[in-house]
Amino acid sequence: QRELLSLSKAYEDLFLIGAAVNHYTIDSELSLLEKHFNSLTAENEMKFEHIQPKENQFQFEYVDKLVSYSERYGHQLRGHTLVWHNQTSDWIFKAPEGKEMNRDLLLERMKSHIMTLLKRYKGKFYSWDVVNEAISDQKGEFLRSSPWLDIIGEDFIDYAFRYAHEADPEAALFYNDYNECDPEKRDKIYTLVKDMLEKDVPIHGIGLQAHWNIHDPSMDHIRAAIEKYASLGLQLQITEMDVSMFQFEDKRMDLLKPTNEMLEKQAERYEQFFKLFKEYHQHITSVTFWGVSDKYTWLHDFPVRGRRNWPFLFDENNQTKEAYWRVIDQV
Ligand SMILES: Oc1ccccc1CN[C@@H]1C=C[C@@H](O)[C@H](O)[C@H]1O
Repeated sequence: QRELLSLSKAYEDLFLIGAAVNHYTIDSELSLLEKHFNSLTAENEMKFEHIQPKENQFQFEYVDKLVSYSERYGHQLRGHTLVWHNQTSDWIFKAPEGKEMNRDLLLERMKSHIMTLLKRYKGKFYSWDVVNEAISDQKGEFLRSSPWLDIIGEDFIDYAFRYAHEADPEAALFYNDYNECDPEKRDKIYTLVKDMLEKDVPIHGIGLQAHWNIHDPSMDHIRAAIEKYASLGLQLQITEMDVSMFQFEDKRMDLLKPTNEMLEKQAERYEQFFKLFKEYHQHITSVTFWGVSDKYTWLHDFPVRGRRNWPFLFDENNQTKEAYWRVIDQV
């Protein structure tokens, strides 16, 4: 039985190793979190609907808990996420009684949310996913339609970054998205960020969610995306990594545990991913998993509700999987 090495220690000269947590898993997974990770992200509890469920009613309890744990156990913190079309309170897009919703009112509400959250935790979050998933997956469509876009206009993105920078000038501000290695979407993300840089919008990095699987995306597409984003001279962070045992279109529900060939394939893919991250470590400043162990992952309900998945380096009993050893052996 080989000695269990710390992931974050093994990679400490390359980039931070992060995990997504919630107020429960930060306790239940504490031993793994303390040993293997030096960055934390709130999986859901810092999204708009959790922070400001009603206008001017803020909920900070779980953020305060995350901050106190991070200070006690030595984790840096990523903030996720300020402006997104999902998990956002409905009230923000509704006009007050008898009035029309308009651009200025929504900008004011966006500013209040960002200022309140970032000023309260000023200096405690090394990076923020300021805008999440604004680029469209549809051929020929640049920005995805959302109330943010429809009510404010295309510059809602610029405003979000400017408000965040004003609130916490120290934080590295990220644009975050998924399917980020698909050539068409990659080129749109690149164009969006390049245009922002040309307008002197304070953006410091691109977040690659990296919701990948054991079949795709190809290493060529991943390398090409890292190269293209890195050419903008910004930080890159892998922000939500998990490696699903199923391709997105595969809705099979018959498996109660992964097959041996799935586990071997997953180990191979993780080895290739971390070999590539290491090659580009001058550009990559953190790699965060969207969870800790196979016990809990959003993939148990997405895209197929109630279908188990096994995407991480640690299994449902917090034991190391072959993938863990192949990642550790990269350094
Ligand atoms: O992979 C996807 C496919 C379709 C929509 C969204 C996504 C990813 N969307 C992510 C996943 C889980 C959430 O907890 C994160 O906040 C979100 O950024």
